[in-house]
Amino acid sequence: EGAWRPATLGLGGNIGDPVAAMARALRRLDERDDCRIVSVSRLYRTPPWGKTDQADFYNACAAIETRLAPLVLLETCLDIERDMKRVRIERWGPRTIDIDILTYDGLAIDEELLKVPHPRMTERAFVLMPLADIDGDIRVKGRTVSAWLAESDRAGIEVAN
Ligand SMILES: Nc1nc2nc(S)n(CCO)c2c(=O)[nH]1
Repeated sequence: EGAWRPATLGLGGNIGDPVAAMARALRRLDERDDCRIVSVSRLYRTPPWGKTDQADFYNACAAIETRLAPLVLLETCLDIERDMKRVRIERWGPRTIDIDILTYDGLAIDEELLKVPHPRMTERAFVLMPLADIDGDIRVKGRTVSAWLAESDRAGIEVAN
């Protein structure tokens, strides 16, 4: 019966029906008694980052509250990805659903399996745009999400819903 702690998640996918997959993933989290969705960003269509020879992604962010410890939240998200037939073929390759833990209760976590804040979130407009919908004042590495967004490359990112 741990305390409720705030976290933010990044969701994305670019094969199958990523929008339906994201909605199902959020519902799977919300129906648990140890997680609840506080808010969800707008949906964005975003050019692929990293490996660019693949389909555009859909991305969103969610603010949650959870009683799960960070590594347990990670395992829970991975279980949901697996249940949704997330096939992890190649690193940064196409995927039906990706759930990344972006922040967790303002903590800095540097575990083998989990690094929080997400190490690449400050370079990724596909994370910063939806996260700013939720709360642009979240501080990551000493700067607000809004400040990181202002200097990120937002080319090609558009609201999809
Ligand atoms: N636009 C975009 N590019 C991406 N490259 C990778 S890897 N990913 C997966 C992020 O964990 C994405 C993504 O979600 N959106």
